[in-house]
Amino acid sequence: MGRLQKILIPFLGLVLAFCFYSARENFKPEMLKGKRVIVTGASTGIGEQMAYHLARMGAHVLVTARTEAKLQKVVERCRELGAGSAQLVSGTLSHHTLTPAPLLSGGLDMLILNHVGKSYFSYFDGDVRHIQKLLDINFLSYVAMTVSALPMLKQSGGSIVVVSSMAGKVGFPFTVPYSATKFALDGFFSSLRQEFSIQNVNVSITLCILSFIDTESAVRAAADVLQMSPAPKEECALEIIKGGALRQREVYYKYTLTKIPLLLRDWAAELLDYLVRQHYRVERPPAA
Ligand SMILES: NC(=O)C1=CN([C@@H]2O[C@H](COP(=O)(O)OP(=O)(O)OC[C@H]3O[C@@H](n4cnc5c(N)ncnc54)[C@H](OP(=O)(O)O)[C@@H]3O)[C@@H](O)[C@H]2O)C=CC1
Ligand SMILES: CC(C)CCC[C@@H](C)[C@H]1CC[C@H]2[C@@H]3C(=O)C=C4C[C@@H](O)CC[C@]4(C)[C@H]3CC[C@]12C
Repeated sequence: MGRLQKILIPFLGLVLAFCFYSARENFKPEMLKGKRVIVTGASTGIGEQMAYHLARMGAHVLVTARTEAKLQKVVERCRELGAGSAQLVSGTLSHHTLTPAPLLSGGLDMLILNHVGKSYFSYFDGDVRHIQKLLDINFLSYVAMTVSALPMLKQSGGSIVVVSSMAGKVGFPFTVPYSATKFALDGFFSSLRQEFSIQNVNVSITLCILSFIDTESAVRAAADVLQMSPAPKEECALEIIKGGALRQREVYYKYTLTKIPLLLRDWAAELLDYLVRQHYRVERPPAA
């Protein structure tokens, strides 16, 4: 091969890659206007902020969580912010859960699966029942809701947005039960996305890989131990909605604390493990 060709072929590749990425659609808030969206775990935290963004964009929102009083307030605020409509369904989510989409005038455009059950941020305590319970809330209910919403999402050419974590891609200390449930989501939804592609099912699946976010529950559990500042939940919520609307495969937030470390995961796993441990403030036993 001539020297010119050796330079030309990679150069053409770069130009094509640039064209492909820059031709991607940009996000516009109008994309959500009039869309029927369910947000689970929306009584507080990132879910609550997603409901407010969607309301400002003029979507029809249906929020779920266990605490009805908090959901009432979220619904009121959504109406003030300009939601097409705002409704709530309260109750605990498990493998029995059906998606309450018929409430949204018979259809559904986006299902945002975001809720998480309470866990602990500490060394694994050997409690197998807790893992079983957490899998039911954080994983099996996501599967059950997806299965029951699928006919409606196929009809609308809609989207499934799955809120996961860096702890669903990499093993971190103190998140053993939680991490197991988040890894399970990646396995299930990434396989399903492949099948949708083969079967020409026009339903997008967006998996969101989040770093430490400043929600009340996360800060309360981990701020004393983690040597890093949490990112703002409002911005995080908006990035998730944008990724879902643009039908992206994965969302990384914050980008520098997720995408970049993930580059190390397959090539220098031990280095990544070491760097992660440096962000933890833990009592170490004295050397023997
Ligand atoms: N905050 C962080 O640092 C990070 C968060 N994430 C992910 O982001 C998502 C949101 O996290 P965050 O906002 O911090 O969570 P929060 O703890 O603030 O909120 C959790 C929500 O889930 C609801 N919920 C809890 N248990 C149940 C249940 N059994 N059935 C139904 N709903 C339930 C809660 O309401 P109620 O108690 O009323 O039921 C609440 O609305 C999660 O998927 C989490 O894994 C990922 C990485 C980092
Ligand atoms: C490359 C690294 C520097 C990045 C490290 C990021 C680590 C430390 C981040 C990434 C995901 C984060 C956890 C998470 O997903 C959700 C929760 C639930 C909450 O109730 C308690 C806190 C907890 C466990 C977060 C703790 C901090 C984690 C492990």
